[in-house]
Amino acid sequence: MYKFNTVNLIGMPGAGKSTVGVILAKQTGLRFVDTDLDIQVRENATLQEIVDSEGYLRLREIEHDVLMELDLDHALISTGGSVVYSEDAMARLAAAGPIVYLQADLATLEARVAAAPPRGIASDSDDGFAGVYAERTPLYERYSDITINATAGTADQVAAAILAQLEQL
Ligand SMILES: Nc1ncnc2c1ncn2[C@@H]1O[C@H](COP(=O)(O)OP(=O)(O)O)[C@@H](O)[C@H]1O
Ligand SMILES: O=C(O)C1=C[C@@H](OP(=O)(O)O)[C@@H](O)[C@H](O)C1
Ligand SMILES: [Mg+2]
Repeated sequence: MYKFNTVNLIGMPGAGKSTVGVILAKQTGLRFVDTDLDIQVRENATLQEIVDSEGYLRLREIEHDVLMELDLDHALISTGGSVVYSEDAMARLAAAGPIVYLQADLATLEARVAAAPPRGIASDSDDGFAGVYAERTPLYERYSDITINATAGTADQVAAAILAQLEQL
């Protein structure tokens, strides 16, 4: 049995929350939950389709609702990057277990997101992805119990660094 019943990953799109989350779930025995996938199943639409048809603010509302109802027991939670806009959702996650911030530099995040299939970003910053990064960085910092460098290293190495830091808590 792993020392935490719930572990939460937060950070910008492209930080590796989903990729690293699966690795961590395998290594801890926790149940893997990707809230983006729960949103898609619940809405019977992809995130991109939700943003295109209903707008990014609606996606944030749906994300909030999913987070407030989510079974957090025995779970490794990979959140979507916009979860930090919901104070209630963050309070609920924080009460369940440590919040791990996967921090990466802007250039790395942009390159990863550009290389992956399109995902709707739940923001409308005039300054594009850099504006979203600037707007959210203080939120990720505010809510995190530990911060992990997710720029350098493979996903396996990032997962190992997270486990090592969690042992220190
Ligand atoms: N440590 C890493 N090194 C290199 N590429 C990575 C790393 N972590 C994730 N990626 C890649 O970056 C992209 C975004 O990863 P993903 O796990 O979807 O991030 P998030 O869920 O935080 O948006 C994917 O193509 C993934 O393979
Ligand atoms: O940060 C965002 O605004 C979003 C990030 C996505 O998840 P990832 O952070 O897993 O890419 C997904 O929730 C949605 O497309 C909105
Ligand atoms: Mg993800």
